[in-house]
Amino acid sequence: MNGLPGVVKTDEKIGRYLEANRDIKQGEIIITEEALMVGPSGDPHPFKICLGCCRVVIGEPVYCGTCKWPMCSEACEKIALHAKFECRVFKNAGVKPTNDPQDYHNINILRCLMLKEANMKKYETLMKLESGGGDKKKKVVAPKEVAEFILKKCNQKSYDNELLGKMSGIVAINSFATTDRLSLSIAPRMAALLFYNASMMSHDCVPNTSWIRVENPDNTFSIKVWATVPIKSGQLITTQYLDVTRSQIERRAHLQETYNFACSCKRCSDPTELGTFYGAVKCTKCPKGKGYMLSEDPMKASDANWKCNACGNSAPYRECAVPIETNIVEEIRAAADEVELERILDKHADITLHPNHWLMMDCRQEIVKRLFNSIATIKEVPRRVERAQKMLEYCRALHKVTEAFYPGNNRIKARSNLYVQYAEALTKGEGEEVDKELDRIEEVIRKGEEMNLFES
Ligand SMILES: C[S@@+](CC[C@H](N)C(=O)[O-])C[C@H]1O[C@@H](n2cnc3c(N)ncnc32)[C@H](O)[C@@H]1O
Repeated sequence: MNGLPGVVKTDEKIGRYLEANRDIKQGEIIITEEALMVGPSGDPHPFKICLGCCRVVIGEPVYCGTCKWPMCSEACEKIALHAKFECRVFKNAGVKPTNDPQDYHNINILRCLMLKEANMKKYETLMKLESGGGDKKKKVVAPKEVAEFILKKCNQKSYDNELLGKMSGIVAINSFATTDRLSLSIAPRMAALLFYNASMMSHDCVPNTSWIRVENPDNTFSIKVWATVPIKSGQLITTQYLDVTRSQIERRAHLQETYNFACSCKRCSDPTELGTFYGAVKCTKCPKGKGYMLSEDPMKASDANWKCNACGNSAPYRECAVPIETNIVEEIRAAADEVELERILDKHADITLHPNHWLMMDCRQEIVKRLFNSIATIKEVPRRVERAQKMLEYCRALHKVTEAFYPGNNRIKARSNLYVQYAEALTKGEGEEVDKELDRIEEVIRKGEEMNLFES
């Protein structure tokens, strides 16, 4: 990797990975490269997705003059990634538009296959990417829906099943998905991007880099990867393949299912998840009610036995944690408003679950989101200040955990940082200075969302 502070090495377990070949400073850009391919991510959604810019189509769509699929505008219809790829195939085969996310995912795979005609060099690089995940000998079979869409619906019979399988695997394992959270001001972009160098980064549940997608003036996309913490020469350069604020059991199951490996990072190997107690459940047998049940073997996931860190009481995870977690998930789901969510928090934090338990964090996250959207409309100043103080308390609790899992200058932490500032400004009551500060923060949030800075 010319000019980059890393080298690609190979390990029997991980396959290829990126290792720092010199000390890297915090904030230093590690990778900048143009995408090999960009396509709709195919994530579940109830919207129409523009095949030009991959954004959700807001309002009445414009239908492509050639293939009749919905787009945001006539300009999007002309974007090469659509016009020179699926558009002509759809026209020739008469493929009708659908809203099915699976079809959008299929389109992404079709684009990767068609890259061979459009740009042989990029196609050859793309084909060097991993397709089988952890099991290197595994031949990836094309999912039925992919084969049916490409071979039958699109009438592209020249692609054999083995190639379809390999391409499906490449897309599944290497995509950098930018399914933006619904933004304040612009339609979210639901795109999946493929890169070669960036794909060499292995996963860690506490990554040491962050990345951002950059839109170039010619409608192509690049990625910028930077070090969020100092990285020593010889250390792995890592990213996160999923949202690492998910629970340990959920993360490890998803990594196994989608990427075919059992995560054994420092955080996953530690029952306390680096001292955060992110999955800890209060022990019901502990005489003083002080102890927490923790996994005796995180590698066994939901099959493990859990043990109290104070009294030594032990029980299978399925008995000591699953029932209480399932109930709370239901309670959160049924909560009508932020007041009910606060009640759930008061009922469970430090009573049935550790205050840092991921479900308590989910609850706080939801309250903060709702407060952020409504707090400025509270006219009565003392009430607004009281709500802002609460928001600040929740933000700080969230921020502490986000700092543990996304350390340093990670993009994902930018939003939580701004929420803290927003709440802090509101606790100061009213006045011109407060208004100015709020306008400034709202503007930063809006700009950040437009630039995808706050995407998670
Ligand atoms: C995006 S690719 C990374 C590059 C890949 N290792 C290669 O040889 O092309 C993702 C795959 O790398 C491997 N991998 C990444 N992080 C890993 C980790 N922390 N432990 C084990 N395997 C890992 C898994 O096989 C995973 O499916």
